Amino acid sequence: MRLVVVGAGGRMGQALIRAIGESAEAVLSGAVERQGSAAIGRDAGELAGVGSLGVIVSDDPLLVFAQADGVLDFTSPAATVEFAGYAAQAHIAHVIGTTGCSADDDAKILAAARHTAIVKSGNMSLGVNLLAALVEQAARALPAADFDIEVLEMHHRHKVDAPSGTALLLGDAAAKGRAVDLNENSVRSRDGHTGAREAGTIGFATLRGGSVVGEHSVILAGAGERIALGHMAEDRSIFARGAVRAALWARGRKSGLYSMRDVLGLA
Ligand SMILES: NC(=O)C1=CN([C@@H]2O[C@H](COP(=O)(O)OP(=O)(O)OC[C@H]3O[C@@H](n4cnc5c(N)ncnc54)[C@H](OP(=O)(O)O)[C@@H]3O)[C@@H](O)[C@H]2O)C=CC1
Ligand SMILES: O=C(O)C1=N[C@H](C(=O)O)C[C@H](O)C1
Repeated sequence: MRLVVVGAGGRMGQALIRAIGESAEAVLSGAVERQGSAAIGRDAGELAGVGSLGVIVSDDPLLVFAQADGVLDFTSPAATVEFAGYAAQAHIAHVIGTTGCSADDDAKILAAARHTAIVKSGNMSLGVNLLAALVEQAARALPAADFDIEVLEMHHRHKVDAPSGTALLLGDAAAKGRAVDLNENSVRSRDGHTGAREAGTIGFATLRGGSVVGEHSVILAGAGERIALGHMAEDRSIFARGAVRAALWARGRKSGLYSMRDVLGLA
């Protein structure tokens, strides 16, 4: 499968180029960065530290998408919405790892999914998606009146969105287990005289610092006991390998918006 990496010069872009190189079923056919980026014109393999691959980083996504079967996209919400339009036009699979998308961005991505297969997830690792299934099960089993759910996350100092996409994915899994809507039941931050905790809410706490790749815990706190479920990402290759797997799964699949749990059979 011929894959394009957009945001090729980024932390995940470089990890994706390496992961494609390690796959027996995928080949890097193109790499894209934004206009004016210092990466334009460089060899994508050199950029990712794996030696020359003969793929030159371009600022023309339409041209590059026309010669590919799929695109791996870990960029920014605005860029992802633009790439979703181009991937739909080219009828190629679009794997989206970008987090921090607004409801309006998500509506545009859903519209693009009428024309091609899109896999979008706040976390592409096997471990986190298994964790989400476990969180859903725990939230279903434990009464909301007795157990308070809190989602904690820590990431590196460069991360620009909060809570993380993974924290929201885990919150969503907890809400699904409780058969409630996350948006109507979440507390995204606390400060000052907040009053006592409201039963049934799902709380979020965000830490940022250093080089932490990604750490998440979901705590279900009852009277006299606590259950803690968690995941620690030690290397970005876990997300990159998941993204390549998602692209291979999406190839030739009917148009629609899919999740990583669909890809892994954990839905
Ligand atoms: N779902 C998952 O499993 C994971 C998701 N992520 C998410 O992926 C995203 C990227 O993370 P990370 O790699 O750390 O961030 P980086 O900032 O390192 O990389 C993003 C890259 O995208 C580039 N970019 C932005 N806009 C465009 C554009 N219009 N055209 C081409 N390239 C563009 C940036 O260029 P420039 O620097 O010039 O702006 C940059 O090189 C984040 O939303 C993050 O949360 C991260 C890890 C795992
Ligand atoms: O920005 C990151 O780095 C990560 N982003 C994703 C998120 O927002 O959850 C996934 C991973 O935790 C790393």
